[in-house]
Amino acid sequence: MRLYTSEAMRAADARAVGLGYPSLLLMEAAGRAVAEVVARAYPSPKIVVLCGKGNNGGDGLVAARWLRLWGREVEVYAAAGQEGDAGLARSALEAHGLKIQPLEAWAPEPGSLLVDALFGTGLRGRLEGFWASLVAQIRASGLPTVAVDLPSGLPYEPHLEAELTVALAGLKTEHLFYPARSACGRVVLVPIGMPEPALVSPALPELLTPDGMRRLLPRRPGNANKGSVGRVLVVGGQAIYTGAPTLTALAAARSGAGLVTVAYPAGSAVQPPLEAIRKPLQDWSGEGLQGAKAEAVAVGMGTGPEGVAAARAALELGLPTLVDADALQVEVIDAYLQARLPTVITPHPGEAGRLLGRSAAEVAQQPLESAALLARRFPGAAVVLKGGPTVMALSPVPDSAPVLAVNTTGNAAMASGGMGDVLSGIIAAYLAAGLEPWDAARLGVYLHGLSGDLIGKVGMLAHEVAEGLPEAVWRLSKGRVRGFWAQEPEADEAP
Ligand SMILES: NC(=O)C1=CN([C@@H]2O[C@H](COP(=O)(O)OP(=O)(O)OC[C@H]3O[C@@H](n4cnc5c(N)ncnc54)[C@H](OP(=O)(O)O)[C@@H]3O)[C@@H](O)[C@H]2O)[C@@H](O)CC1
Ligand SMILES: Nc1ncnc2c1ncn2[C@@H]1O[C@H](COP(=O)(O)OP(=O)(O)O)[C@@H](O)[C@H]1O
Ligand SMILES: [K+]
Repeated sequence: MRLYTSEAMRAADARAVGLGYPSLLLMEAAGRAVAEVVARAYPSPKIVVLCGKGNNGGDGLVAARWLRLWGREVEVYAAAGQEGDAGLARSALEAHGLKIQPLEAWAPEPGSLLVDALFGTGLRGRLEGFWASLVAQIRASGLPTVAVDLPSGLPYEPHLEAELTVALAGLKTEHLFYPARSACGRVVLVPIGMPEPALVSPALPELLTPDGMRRLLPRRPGNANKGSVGRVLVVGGQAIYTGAPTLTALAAARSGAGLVTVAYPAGSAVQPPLEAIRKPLQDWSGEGLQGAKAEAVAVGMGTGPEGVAAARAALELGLPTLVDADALQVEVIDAYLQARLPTVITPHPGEAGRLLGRSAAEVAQQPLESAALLARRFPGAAVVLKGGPTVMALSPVPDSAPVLAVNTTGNAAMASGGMGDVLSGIIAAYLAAGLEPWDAARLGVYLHGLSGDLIGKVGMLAHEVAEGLPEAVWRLSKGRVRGFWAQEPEADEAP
């Protein structure tokens, strides 16, 4: 599944038409799907559909027709001047005897449900004048609003705030990234019959889906032993950051690593999990790490200023490595790539900013662009730019266009210390199990967020997310995970 910008979705629309798929069929499917979602989610109130002049308005006119046919009380207010498909949708509705009133005549009616079909992907620039005051009036009414495709006005200010957004054909950046995502409320994605070749474009970011991630889960044969399923070496810790490597080790073990070893400065108070092998080191020279039983390394958690020394020591092992936190320095990553080691880097916006010479705020505002920049700067490394949502990027060879992926799990309750250390352990475990860096990174990020979603409460702790990993993996493997865009199943399926 791909993530679209408005332009990319318009291009998909054009490709569908180019393939011979009539655009009116798309509008009919879109409008009917909106009507079905509305009818299910709001079984009783009067429905007021507000329609713009373009195809978003056309979808609203189709939805109004079906809701009316299903016996719902419907009022429609529309801008004048629909043409093309939207014009046909208007006359089809009028043929059923429904009188369409001018938008200017709309006034809030308590108890009604609003369907926002004013603007979708065709909006160019911010709303002003009449449209801005209409948006203000709708928002002030406090009436529950269902947005068709996008809350009108996004991605600019002002815009409507929806309780529910019915995304058509594909998810758009506004449905995933903040602050726009907050205006969408619950998002339900509906297919509208768009031909697959029109939808797929390799340049668009991949969205991590339950089906796609399930296929990446390593299979564990019945005769597995602790030496055959991937062993992880965690290299980190320092006087005051004693918890970080412990959380990484715990998460690696909870992700199925057969054996976890924690190497940390002797004399520091690092307390590896009971099940881990301890490797207290006198210094970061590298000799102490030799002989560690591992197929992958996670380095940098809680090392403080010793991050570079720790990473250089770990480099000597020649193993697939996850580089995190204090080890995330340009010279370290370059050294790993020069050594041609499979490498995953997991910066948060602050660390990414340091690597790119930008501020953390700039990185956080442009996560897709920033992840792509990191991938170009460090070709061959799988880049995990952490955030809500996390974005991943990889330029397989120098100067190649990065492939991008966006996570669809995780929540704001995960904004708490140590969560990143847990992620490192998960990804390292999948590296050790033999996954390529790009697969280990995507699967690890997805499961980390899924475990956080299964807890789902503010106040959750990083170690609880690690403890929840076996359940997350089990649910994923059994097909018991649904994307956030899936409609809730209901006993009464009929509209
Ligand atoms: N993608 C798909 O596969 C399918 C997409 N479908 C649907 O089509 C939607 C996209 O439809 P769209 O392209 O007609 O654009 P839309 O959002 O209705 O807005 C256009 C109108 O806005 C106006 N306008 C623009 N900017 C403005 C401003 N700043 N301030 C004021 N006005 C402004 C512009 O005016 P104009 O510039 O033309 O004078 C025009 O009247 C999409 O979201 C989905 O719902 C489905 O039907 C089927 C398949
Ligand atoms: N609002 C959020 N939505 C989704 N995930 C989040 C959110 N806030 C934090 N996370 C996740 O929690 C982790 C935090 O990592 P990081 O900042 O490195 O934490 P720490 O340094 O404390 O270990 C990342 O994986 C990030 O994606
Ligand atoms: K809309």
